[in-house]
Amino acid sequence: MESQDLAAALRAAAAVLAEAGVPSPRVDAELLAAHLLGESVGRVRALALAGAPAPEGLDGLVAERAQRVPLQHITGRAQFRYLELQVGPGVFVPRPETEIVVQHAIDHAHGLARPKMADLGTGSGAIAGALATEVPGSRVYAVELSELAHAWAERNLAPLGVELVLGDLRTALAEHDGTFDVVVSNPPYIPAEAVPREPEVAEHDPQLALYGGGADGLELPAAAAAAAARLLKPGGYFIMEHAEVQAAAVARLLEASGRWRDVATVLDLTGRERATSALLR
Ligand SMILES: C[S@@+](CC[C@H](N)C(=O)[O-])C[C@H]1O[C@@H](n2cnc3c(N)ncnc32)[C@H](O)[C@@H]1O
Repeated sequence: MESQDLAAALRAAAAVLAEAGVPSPRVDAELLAAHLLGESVGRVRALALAGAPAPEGLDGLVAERAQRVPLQHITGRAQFRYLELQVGPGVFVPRPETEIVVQHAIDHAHGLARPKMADLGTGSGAIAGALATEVPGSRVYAVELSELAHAWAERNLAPLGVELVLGDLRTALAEHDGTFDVVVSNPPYIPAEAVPREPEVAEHDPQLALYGGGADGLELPAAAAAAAARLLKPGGYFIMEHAEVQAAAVARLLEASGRWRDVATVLDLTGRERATSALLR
């Protein structure tokens, strides 16, 4: 592939990736070339039109992606809102739907002076990093149980002034109980029997990040809600991501605890019920 020009190399790469079942083969080929060239995808398209040569090493990265290694593990980078996060084996790759969850937390926090905010199960640090950079004056705490994920979060969050804790969200930050304005969580929530279809998820996202526990996957979400009720001030705001099919169960869980008011299902950009918010009584 190195001897080809970029346009031909991209066509060949897209064909290899399509054959391997990669959902967006052309874009992934362009992103891999962009990674090697240190350019934007827009610039890669312009270079291809101008007859530029293919970058060395593209065929190797395409072969890796054809094995369904996540694109973000190959490039070592994931985009999340305004952040570029370092990611790789051992950490959950942040997803676009979580950006919407974060937007709701940011909207809520903007009316508050120096809001104190927590991210339970921070993974790469995506949510905590976005809160720290987008909410002026915020004081942000992040909790992660996995040592591997914690190491990635440390790299991403250290420059942003986030207080990162290695620990279990069930008990972490106990010395801060009753002091937070906002708690956000994207906990593991996949039911034990529901093995994800995409190899990128099933084989590369850590099990600890995926499976929520129990037949309905709601053990960790319930634990995150209980932790939020412990950490928040009265009137504090909680928002948690979950699967679409879990929306009614999560709302019931919060209502039944008697700790929450204004329980509301939150829609993603395609209208799916992908999060729930509430205020602590
Ligand atoms: C679905 S991932 C979300 C990661 C990140 N917040 C994001 O949105 O990209 C869930 C994260 O929770 C962590 N986790 C699982 N159980 C936990 C627990 N008991 N306490 C703290 N973190 C936990 C996992 O290791 C994983 O990093």
